[in-house]
Amino acid sequence: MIPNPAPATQTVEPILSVNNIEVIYDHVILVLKGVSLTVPRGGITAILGANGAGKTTTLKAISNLLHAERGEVTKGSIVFDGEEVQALSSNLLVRRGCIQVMEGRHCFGHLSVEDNLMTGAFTRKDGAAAIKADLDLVYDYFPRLKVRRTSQAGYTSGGEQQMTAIGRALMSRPKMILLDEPSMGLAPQLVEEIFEIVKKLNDEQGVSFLLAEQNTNVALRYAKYGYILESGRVVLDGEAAALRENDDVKEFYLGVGGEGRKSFRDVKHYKRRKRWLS
Ligand SMILES: Nc1ncnc2c1ncn2[C@@H]1O[C@H](COP(=O)(O)OP(=O)(O)OP(=O)(O)O)[C@@H](O)[C@H]1O
Repeated sequence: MIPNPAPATQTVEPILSVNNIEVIYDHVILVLKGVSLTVPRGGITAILGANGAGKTTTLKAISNLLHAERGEVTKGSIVFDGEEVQALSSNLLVRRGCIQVMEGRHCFGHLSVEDNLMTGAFTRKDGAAAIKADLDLVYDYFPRLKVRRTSQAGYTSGGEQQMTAIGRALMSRPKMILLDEPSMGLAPQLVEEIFEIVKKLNDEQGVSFLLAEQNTNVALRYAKYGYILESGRVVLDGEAAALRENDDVKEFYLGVGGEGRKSFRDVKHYKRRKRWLS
């Protein structure tokens, strides 16, 4: 089974700390300008921010997936489970227990749902019985996937593909999942369904999550702590409950408050005139 450490509320020992990292693409484009964050063991932490703020870049820096895009971490350090991991390949990082679910799911469309899930176990050496037990566990959490297990993944719905991508990550027995925009393109009810499963996995299996989301509302209801990124910098961080009540967060990211500027469109309009936290 997937490791099951103590619940989040009982420990705050970080499973992940990102310390003042800088990321540069193509040797010249400075995208992350000193980002620091921590994820407590057994916690759910959110990275929030608008399009292009640097959320995906942060996740890819952690999971060492930047090289494929001519990006590199040029400063700072990343410590996962007590070990500096910048020099580890993403493959080795998966073996250490940290895996990323990429934005857009990236299922193998021509493979069945079950074969997709099985590809998540490719780093494992603990035998077929243990892998089968975890496959059953994934089906317990995602009953829809059991029903659809022989379907070609490319013909399943967006929500089912997101579930397949998370299930595939679970098959590597992770201690931590980096989840990039799980809500993207999904109907609100499905978004809730997926976040409920994330919460259950966190509560029952002790999997820690770092999730990048533009959907601030849903992310701050499920995460315990949040970091708000703008232009490659953390501009605000705090307990999720406090962020939900923060006037600037309400105004810019939740689309409420601020002298009658109620719609997201109005907030965006207003944002052009007022510099965020200047
Ligand atoms: N391979 C790349 N080469 C050059 N610039 C890049 C590359 N990938 C991302 N960027 C730039 O880095 C910045 C941060 O992008 P990133 O994808 O991390 O943001 P994001 O917050 O995840 O946004 P989104 O929600 O749209 O995915 C953007 O300005 C983007 O144009």
